[in-house]
Amino acid sequence: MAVYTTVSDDALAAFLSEYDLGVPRSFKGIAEGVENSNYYLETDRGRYILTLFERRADPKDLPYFIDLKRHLAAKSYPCPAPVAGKDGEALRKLEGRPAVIVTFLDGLSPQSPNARQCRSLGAGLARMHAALADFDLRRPNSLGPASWPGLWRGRAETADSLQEGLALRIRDDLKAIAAAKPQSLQIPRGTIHADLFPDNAFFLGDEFTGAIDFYFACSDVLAYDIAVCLNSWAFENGSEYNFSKGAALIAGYESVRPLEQAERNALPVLCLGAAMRFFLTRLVDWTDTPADALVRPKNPLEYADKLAFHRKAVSAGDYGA
Ligand SMILES: Nc1ncnc2c1ncn2[C@@H]1O[C@H](COP(=O)(O)OP(=O)(O)OP(=O)(O)O)[C@@H](O)[C@H]1O
Ligand SMILES: N[C@@H](CCO)C(=O)O
Repeated sequence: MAVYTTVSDDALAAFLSEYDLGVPRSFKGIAEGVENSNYYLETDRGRYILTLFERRADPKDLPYFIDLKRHLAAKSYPCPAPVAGKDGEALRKLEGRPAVIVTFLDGLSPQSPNARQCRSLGAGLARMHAALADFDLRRPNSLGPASWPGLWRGRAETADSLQEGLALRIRDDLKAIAAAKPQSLQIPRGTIHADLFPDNAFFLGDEFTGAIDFYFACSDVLAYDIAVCLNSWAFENGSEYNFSKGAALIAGYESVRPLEQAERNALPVLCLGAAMRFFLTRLVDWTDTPADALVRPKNPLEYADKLAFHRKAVSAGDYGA
């Protein structure tokens, strides 16, 4: 995560007095990520992450994210566990923002994942879907297709300034996705992570050891999570699809839950949609990020290039399924 909100010494001391976490030893802003403000907190009792929720997080969704992580943790799925204060509440306010403390997860995020890691990640994703199968809270995907025209409005000029002719291609993609009606697909649905990028997954060697950052989790088609992962794990140098990595990721997923034929058929449009979601949020961040925030905006063109790959894909075979 980035740091948009600075936490003063007094505010931190007052906040920590609500918990039973011992004496603070270290408190540092984390520059990685782009969505929320995140701090590393170490006390004499353990290591934690303190998150302050920023612009894209709707406060009314926060109990959903906390319950979801508790549900996963109760099933021994490796993910950060929310830490309750002395009053039993995990969610409170800091510097005027909703804030939570979660446990620190050990492991390394791969900079350039290999095919073995892709396979292990695919299996870890399917296990997550299985562990969430009886999670009964629902949250619509706030960054699904219905949100994209709003994100795109007024951005055509910025898109063209990044790459000549890009605005026209994006308009055509939005029309093609709308015509395919991905929201109405009759394929398995459930609770999905929706943002399981390499920087949100931890490994020990080639073995997936856990996932973080559930703040886009929602109710949607399960295969959309595979599409998000193919986009973020199986490309190299931005736009080159690595077939072996994609095939390994899908095979890993299917080692836990085999895909239905209808899910395979839907992969190209789901991959196009997932690339559109990340292109659009990155395009918005490219121009709207506050100049004084400790954050490195991510490059929207990486996803414009991935859109070009998905436009040409005709079947799941193009992804290695
Ligand atoms: N529970 C945790 N345990 C260990 N490290 C963590 C944890 N939560 C966050 N981090 C560290 O903070 C970084 C940023 O966190 P995170 O990915 O949640 O931020 P974000 O702003 O939501 O990012 P994104 O751009 O992926 O949406 C991670 O890459 C990781 O290094
Ligand atoms: N994982 C996203 C950020 C969260 O929306 C990206 O890389 O664009």
